[in-house]
Amino acid sequence: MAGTLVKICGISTPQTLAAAVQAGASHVGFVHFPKSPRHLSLADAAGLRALVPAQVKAVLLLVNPSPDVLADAVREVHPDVVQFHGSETPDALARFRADTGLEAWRALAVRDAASLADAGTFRGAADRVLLDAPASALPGGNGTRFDWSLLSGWDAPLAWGLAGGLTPANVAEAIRLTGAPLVDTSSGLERSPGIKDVDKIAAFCKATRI
Ligand SMILES: O=C(O)c1ccccc1NCC(=O)[C@H](O)[C@H](O)COP(=O)(O)O
Repeated sequence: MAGTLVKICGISTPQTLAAAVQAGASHVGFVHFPKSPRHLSLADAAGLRALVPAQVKAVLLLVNPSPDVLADAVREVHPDVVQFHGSETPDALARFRADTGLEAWRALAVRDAASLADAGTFRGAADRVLLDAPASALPGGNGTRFDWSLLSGWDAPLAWGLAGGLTPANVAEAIRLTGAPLVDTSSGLERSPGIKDVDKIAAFCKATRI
């Protein structure tokens, strides 16, 4: 669909960041979660963030951060968006937005139709919900997809994005089937754990332009 926003998550090098920008990504994501193969220290995330041009939004991904980690992360990295990928509450997100003026996104694991009802609890608290496959080895970035047909007829209560197992080969179908206004991908564009492939980044962004 024309104008689909594209987030490339788990960027870890200047080269892959440049590839995402060149390919037209609207958002690039940096993961600060030590158990992830895509983990960046705050200093490394800040270094990459400094290379993000103004037309692209920098998303910092955190999982149930303590107040200290959250404050340090915002101060050091200066993200445009913080993506909360744990069990953070609507109240916590609303407080974060009020305190920082930054966008707050919340990942939601979609298991069944009932999972989608949770999205409504973030209306007015989050700027966007990211519908993702349920956690397995990691809270996200597992390369697995959920049943997209669950979104058929779904009346989204706030801005949203589709994540989980998206690749250059399936993203066009995903957009057609779900009408997602934003697609987010990570492991499907890697050539080895934690390292993205510049050709796959380009192919993914191209495939979203349907
Ligand atoms: O990517 C990670 O390593 C990660 C670790 C902990 C929490 C979330 C994580 N990623 C979240 C993302 O935004 C991913 O892009 C999203 O889950 C989709 O991942 P994938 O299925 O690999 O495309």
